[in-house]
Amino acid sequence: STLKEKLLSVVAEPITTGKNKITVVGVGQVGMACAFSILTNNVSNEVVLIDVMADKLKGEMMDLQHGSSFLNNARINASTDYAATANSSLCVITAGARQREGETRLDLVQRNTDIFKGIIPQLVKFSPNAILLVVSNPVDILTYVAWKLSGFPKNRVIGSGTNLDSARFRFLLSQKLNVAPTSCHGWIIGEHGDTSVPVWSGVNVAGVRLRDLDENVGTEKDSENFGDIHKQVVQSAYKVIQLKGYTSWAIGLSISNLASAILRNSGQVHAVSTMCNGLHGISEEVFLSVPCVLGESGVTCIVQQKLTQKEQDLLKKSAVAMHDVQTGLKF
Ligand SMILES: NC(=O)c1ccc[n+]([C@@H]2O[C@H](COP(=O)([O-])OP(=O)(O)OC[C@H]3O[C@@H](n4cnc5c(N)ncnc54)[C@H](O)[C@@H]3O)[C@@H](O)[C@H]2O)c1
Ligand SMILES: O=C1N[C@](c2ccsc2)(c2cccc(Nc3ccc(F)cc3)n2)CC(O)=C1Sc1ccccc1Cl
Repeated sequence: STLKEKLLSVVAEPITTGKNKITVVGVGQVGMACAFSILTNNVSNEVVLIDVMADKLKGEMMDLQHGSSFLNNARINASTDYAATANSSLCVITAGARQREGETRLDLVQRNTDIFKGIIPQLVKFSPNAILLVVSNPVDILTYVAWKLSGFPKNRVIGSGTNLDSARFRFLLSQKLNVAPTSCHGWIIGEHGDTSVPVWSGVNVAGVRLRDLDENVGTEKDSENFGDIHKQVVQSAYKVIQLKGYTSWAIGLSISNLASAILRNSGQVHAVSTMCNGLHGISEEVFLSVPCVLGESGVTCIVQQKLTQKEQDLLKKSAVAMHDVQTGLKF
């Protein structure tokens, strides 16, 4: 008999029906920040990494595995074969091509759509009941692409959307007010990135709305220029790229927070990208961020915010622009 048989008497065969298995597709800067945050926040004890770059994939897997004893003995695996993703509860998609010099957004979207054609059907094949969480950009359009390619109901296909935008907004507001970011409440909705929409009417600390203290907050007439905070959300994204070439930690931590809300069936509300046709005057089949109640079935409810006409117009403008891109895509 082997040493192991001498050491261990078998009582029952181990079964892997873990309900918190997470697959991360794409082991680039964002994917690895997601995996690391998920593991260090104890969101999952079973993480599978997928990529097309076999050496990078194996290296990242080994490097994480070597830290297992500091990660609550989590099981970390990796493969270029999607069979390894079987029975995942959540699949985080960070795979994608980077925008090339002079490349138009539509070219990039088509390239990433082609990449998704090789990913989404494979994830669906091995985890037909999973939740898909899309991070790859342009995230709202690619969440729509993932929804179309997967055939999943809309509650199980979620985009990280303006979750990172909102987190940056709360951090910047906390700096201005000298109040902890978790106590600064503010929701950025709509299209992720340059054209996101800050809902100033809802910005509050302990339920005290800034607009109730000064009706000009967030407008051009505001002498204290709180509106600059949203501008800085966009500017800081470009600044981080200029300084370090990519973003990773904040998006990784925000994805880990979303994964925790979903897998713990928490009912937490997050600004994430969901199917918005029929909401706020939107009649296109587009994914935009609104406050969503998250649980193990994905998006369970959408909070019906009261939006100004200007805020609704901005959402509609994004919806039309994204719909135009979506109709030009070859699936
Ligand atoms: N939604 C957000 O808030 C947000 C924030 C930051 C970055 N992003 C986006 O996240 C994406 C990833 O960013 P990054 O910095 O990690 O890029 P990266 O280039 O470092 O990593 C991308 C990874 O995808 C892999 N990949 C490419 N094709 C693949 C395929 N067919 N199957 C599996 N893996 C594949 C590549 O091998 C690479 O490892 C980008 O689209 C970026 O714009 C989104
Ligand atoms: O923090 C980022 N970094 C990225 C990035 C990461 C690696 S290379 C570029 C970024 C930064 C700045 C612009 C930008 N634009 C973009 C638009 C469409 C795409 F398909 C891809 C990228 N993207 C990707 C991204 O989405 C973010 S959040 C972000 C971006 C712009 C405005 C506000 C926010 Cl909160």
